[in-house]
Amino acid sequence: MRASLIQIAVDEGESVESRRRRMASLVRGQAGTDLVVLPELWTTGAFAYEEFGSEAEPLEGPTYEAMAKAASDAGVWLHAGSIPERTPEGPLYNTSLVFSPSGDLAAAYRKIHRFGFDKGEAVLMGAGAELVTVRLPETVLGVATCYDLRFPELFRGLVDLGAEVFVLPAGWPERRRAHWTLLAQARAVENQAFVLACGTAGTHAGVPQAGHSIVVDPWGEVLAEAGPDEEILTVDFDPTKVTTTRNQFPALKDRMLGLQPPRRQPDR
Ligand SMILES: NC(=O)CCC(=O)C(=O)O
Repeated sequence: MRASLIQIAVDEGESVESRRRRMASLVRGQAGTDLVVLPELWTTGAFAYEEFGSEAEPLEGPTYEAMAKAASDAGVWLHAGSIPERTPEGPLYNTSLVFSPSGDLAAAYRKIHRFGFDKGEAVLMGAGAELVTVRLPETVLGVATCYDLRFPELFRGLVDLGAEVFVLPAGWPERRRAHWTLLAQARAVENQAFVLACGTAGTHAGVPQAGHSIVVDPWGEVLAEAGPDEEILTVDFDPTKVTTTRNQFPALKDRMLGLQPPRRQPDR
């Protein structure tokens, strides 16, 4: 399989509309690739909290329309990163969209772990509650977003649903780049799965972005890594390596489920 991760720069100097047009054209340029992956909240920037409300769009809004068309023009599976989704019920969600090569929506995933502790995304957006996988002809994708990378139980849940390739759009800051690389490799090794993690470049809301989109194989080896600037990272990988790795080193079979807390010791 060939995958391309489009690490776009999200800078305040460019309007959302211009970046949307530019992204559609970059996706159209990926014809011949099987799977294209975009970053988290690339219309606004993941840290541009003040833009979330004004730039939020319904699920089938302008980004959906532009990306559905770009996917079908290029004939690729497109993980279109995420949008700030406005819902009729009220809350915003950080929602990822996955399109098939015919431009149909194959899946939508609302980010489960919101970043910011008691501010930012954590208070402005609602939390998703459903794990999402997408069946491709060659493999099964497991979908997660940025801060989710820090929560291994989510990825185990995706493995239990059959995921072999984790696709993770992100807007990860330069300040914690070491965690990004380490956690991407950890999720790959512990789950014996591929990790395709696509971040942003540039600086928005005063937060320099890490870039360094990365593809890791089920043995934890880095197959490709971008630099800090805008870049399209293209990689060829063999999804059957997941089954081979899981058969040759069957650590997932040794999972001990349902561990109990320690029994209380009697007071002496
Ligand atoms: N957009 C995010 O989820 C940022 C996550 C992050 O900065 C971190 O986990 O560190």
